[in-house]
Amino acid sequence: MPMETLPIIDFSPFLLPTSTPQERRDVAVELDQACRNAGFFYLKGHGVPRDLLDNIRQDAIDFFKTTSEEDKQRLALKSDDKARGYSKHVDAEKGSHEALDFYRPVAPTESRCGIGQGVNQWPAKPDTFRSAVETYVDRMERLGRAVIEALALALGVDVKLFVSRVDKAFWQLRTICYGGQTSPVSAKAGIGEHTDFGILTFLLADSTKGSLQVRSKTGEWMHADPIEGAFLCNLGDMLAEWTRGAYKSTAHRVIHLSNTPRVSIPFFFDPNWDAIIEPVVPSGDEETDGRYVGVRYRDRYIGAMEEALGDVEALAV
Ligand SMILES: N=C(N)NCCCC[C@H](N)C(=O)O
Ligand SMILES: O=C(O)CCC(=O)C(=O)O
Ligand SMILES: [Fe+2]
Repeated sequence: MPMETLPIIDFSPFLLPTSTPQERRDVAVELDQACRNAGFFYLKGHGVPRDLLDNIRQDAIDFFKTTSEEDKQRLALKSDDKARGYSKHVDAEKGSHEALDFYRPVAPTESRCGIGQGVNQWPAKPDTFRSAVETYVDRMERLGRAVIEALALALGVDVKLFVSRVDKAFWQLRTICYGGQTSPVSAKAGIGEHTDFGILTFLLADSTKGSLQVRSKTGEWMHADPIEGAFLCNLGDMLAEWTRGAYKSTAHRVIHLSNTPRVSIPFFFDPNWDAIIEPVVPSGDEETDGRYVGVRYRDRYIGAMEEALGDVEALAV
């Protein structure tokens, strides 16, 4: 592994009402540079109170540690929605993990295909889990919008345009557990190489080191270990689409070798369900022009989910 390190960005000057326009711009430029280069960065000074991070992390750890197989199966993904609830992903090659997923609730409408349509399934225990998730998500949505505003500033794009694509963000909060006793036996723990398909991912994880790896610009894998109190952020495909590839959606994977479980909690800040994401920056060269022609987020989401559901064991009806 190379000794390269990922940038650490202090976002607080962007959030403070007392900051000057220049101070805000400086943070925006720093973010812009990280998005063009590493495609991954640590975000500190994000304003999300420490107790919210601690609460959701502890509840997620407790859920995976104490919930019986039977109770997990009661929360299994429903066959229409296929998104909200408990799932076990078993892939002997890429790695296995279990997850409990929450999303922005969406009322069923006729124009909607089943995938992604439904309401969250809340575990009975820990009994603080639901409020921890709801409080956390509320703050994370605010943070997501603020980072989008900063990127709009750096890119010279109308802030209102960017914000209009995320003001009802189809967020996903995933709690994941790798390895440990609950892990599906005979399969290694992890998640295969992929890019995230949304806009921005804010990762909160336990203190386990050496499991998450990101692909650097030069193609080598490097560890992205947690920094306490900071989020590890990576860019999704929608941000690459918006910027015609100027911002990279960076590949990453998890190889979890320890017998002690690892719990991680990515918050996926994605566009509105119906948003069309079209390039907002001038075209660079003919080669990339053809690749970035605009996408409807929900089409990308449904396609990605159909692919991901291939390794899910036992879907509830
Ligand atoms: N919302 C976004 N961007 N999610 C990206 C990861 C989705 C993980 C996995 N395919 C799943 O089944 O949920
Ligand atoms: O668990 C992690 O650290 C990363 C998970 C991830 O990449 C994902 O769920 O998309
Ligand atoms: Fe990911």
